[in-house]
Amino acid sequence: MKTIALIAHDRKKEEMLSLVLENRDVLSQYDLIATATTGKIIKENAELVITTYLSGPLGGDQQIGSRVACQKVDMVIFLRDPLAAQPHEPDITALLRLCDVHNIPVATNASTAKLLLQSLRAKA
Ligand SMILES: O=C(CO)COP(=O)(O)O
Repeated sequence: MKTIALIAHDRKKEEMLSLVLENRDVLSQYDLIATATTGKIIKENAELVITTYLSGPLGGDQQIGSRVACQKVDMVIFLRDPLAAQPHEPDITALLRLCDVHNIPVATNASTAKLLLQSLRAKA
């Protein structure tokens, strides 16, 4: 089963939840992984099975990055907050860099995420 990583900064969590609810049917066909808080919100509100890692600021982005480096992640949806400084910015940059190194589709905003999810729907 292919794996999709879901990550959202605090001011993007509502947007992530809407995206997940709108695409619940597609997402339920994948192994889902997430950083801690994003995953908790999705589990509680969308009732999807999701493996959670540490919270982003505590190393969760790096944990997911290591999964990307091991070719264990097939898509990353990372709704970043471009208007707020993050204490763990280097970890965020590293995760996105690894997606590029390994040519993994990565969406950093909801519009791109919708296009990627549409492409999965078309394949199914
Ligand atoms: O900070 C994050 C990504 O950089 C997300 O972490 P949480 O899902 O735990 O809020």
